[in-house]
Amino acid sequence: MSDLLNVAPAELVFHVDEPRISPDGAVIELDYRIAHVSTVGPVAAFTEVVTLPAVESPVPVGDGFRALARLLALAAGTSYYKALVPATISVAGGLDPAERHFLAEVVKGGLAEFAFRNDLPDALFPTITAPERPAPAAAAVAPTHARALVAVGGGKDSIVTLEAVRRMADVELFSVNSYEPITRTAEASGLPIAQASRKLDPALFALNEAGAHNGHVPVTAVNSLIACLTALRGGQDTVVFANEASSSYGNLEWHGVEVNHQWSKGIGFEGLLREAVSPYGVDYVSFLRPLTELAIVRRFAQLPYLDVFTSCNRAFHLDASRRRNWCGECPKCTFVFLMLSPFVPASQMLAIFGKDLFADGVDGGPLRHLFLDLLAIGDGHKPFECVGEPSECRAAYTLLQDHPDWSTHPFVTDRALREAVVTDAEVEALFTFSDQHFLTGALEKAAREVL
Ligand SMILES: CC(=O)N[C@H]1[C@@H](OP(=O)(O)OP(=O)(O)OC[C@H]2O[C@@H](n3ccc(=O)[nH]c3=O)[C@H](O)[C@@H]2O)O[C@H](CO)[C@@H](O)[C@@H]1O[C@H](C)C(=O)N[C@@H](C)C(=O)N[C@@H](CCC(=O)O)C(=O)O
Ligand SMILES: Nc1ncnc2c1ncn2[C@@H]1O[C@H](COP(=O)(O)OP(=O)(O)OP(=O)(O)O)[C@@H](O)[C@H]1O
Repeated sequence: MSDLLNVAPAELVFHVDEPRISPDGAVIELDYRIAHVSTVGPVAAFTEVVTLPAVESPVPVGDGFRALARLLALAAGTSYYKALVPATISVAGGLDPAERHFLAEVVKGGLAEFAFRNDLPDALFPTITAPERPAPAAAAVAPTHARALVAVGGGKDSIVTLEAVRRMADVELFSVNSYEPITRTAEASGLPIAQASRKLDPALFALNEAGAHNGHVPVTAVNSLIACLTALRGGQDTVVFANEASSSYGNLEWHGVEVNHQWSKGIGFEGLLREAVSPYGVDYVSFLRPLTELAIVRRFAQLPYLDVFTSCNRAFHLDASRRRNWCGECPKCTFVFLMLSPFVPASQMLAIFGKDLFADGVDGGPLRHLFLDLLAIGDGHKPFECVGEPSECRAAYTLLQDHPDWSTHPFVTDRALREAVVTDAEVEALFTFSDQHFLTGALEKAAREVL
């Protein structure tokens, strides 16, 4: 295995094979091979297995389902491609123009953080070889939005979304794999949940152990496509995600590429996927797109899920023994503590997090550097996590200045952080509805009501 790691990327080809779909569409096997350019046999082979939730009367597998499975194969392939970053990606089954564009963008945008951290700029621009496939015809039927599949991640964003969308549509929740915060959310909502499963090939973990390249992948792209396949099979025409405005903004620029940890949550990816799946009658949309994190958390604080949710990503490791509810030390915990504090009583904040994270944010405290990066003080950059913009963090910090529970806290009165305090008008500007979104009709009306 470790010999493989010494082969130059230019001598390797990453093959994406045609997905194998069970006759009823319930199981999709995604096959990948890495081969030497000059030999026929693979030097490594992987199969990822996706099992869709059971449905009483599944829609028979057709061209649309097969096309979405091909898109899924392209997005999920990033997990295996990243291990050895072959210079060529080959899709023998062919690509239509939209699929070719999708693949190039998913590699460039979805692996930008990985490439930056591993200093592998060439990994973002592989040569793509694939015969041309004809483009599909556009869908004849407009989506009704009457039956929506709403993705749940166990955090605040999907909770705000499911509570709003259930008022205007027949909602079924959806998750990829099962995690405690997701199950708790579904139980608290009383809504049914459809759970798919995704099993990565263990050969990838062996490669990781041997020292292969590793890093972030566009996991929301993968989850979104599994949701679209689930909707198509279940006869739902609307897939709702909960990606907010700030996820479209990157962490930094590098080699002419914007590096964004949340790339597949951004509006660019949303547009790309909408275009790719709409010909098959699926409307994929992000409900929180026009809203800031600040507006979302203000709404979230009014909902009865404070003892249910978890936003800390350490609750979502594949290996269950590594999971923790709120770790209290990562950028996401730091960010959520800052954003929620203006809207939730201090005693409840301490009960949720098990400690006062602002106490760790004072000068010399273990979270000081994270707070500084979030507030854009100093020369750091936005952390590589699902966190909001400095303007949102500064507005939350400003709201604490007059907050009865926090105004005398040393973190809030810290003179070195004064530059983070903004004007009332700047805070107010974050409670407006942006025009950057793909929502229409009743979905747009429901999103406006979140404010
Ligand atoms: C839970 C977590 O944060 N994982 C990130 C972490 O991975 P780690 O190795 O610590 O643990 P596992 O997630 O269990 O993964 C084990 C290895 O498996 C490979 N892998 C996993 C999932 C996958 O889809 N593809 C894979 O190849 C990989 O080799 C893992 O090492 O660090 C990784 C970076 O080194 C991250 O890529 C892991 O992130 C997961 C893919 C993940 O699910 N993360 C979400 C919680 C997450 O970050 N969501 C974003 C959404 C952004 C987006 O563009 O989609 C967010 O909240 O901002
Ligand atoms: N395992 C999963 N299965 C399906 N969808 C998921 C899963 N994890 C996250 N998502 C979805 O991906 C999107 C981005 O996830 P994200 O973690 O930002 O949202 P969240 O968990 O609702 O909120 P928070 O920001 O508090 O973590 C959301 O729409 C969420 O529902």
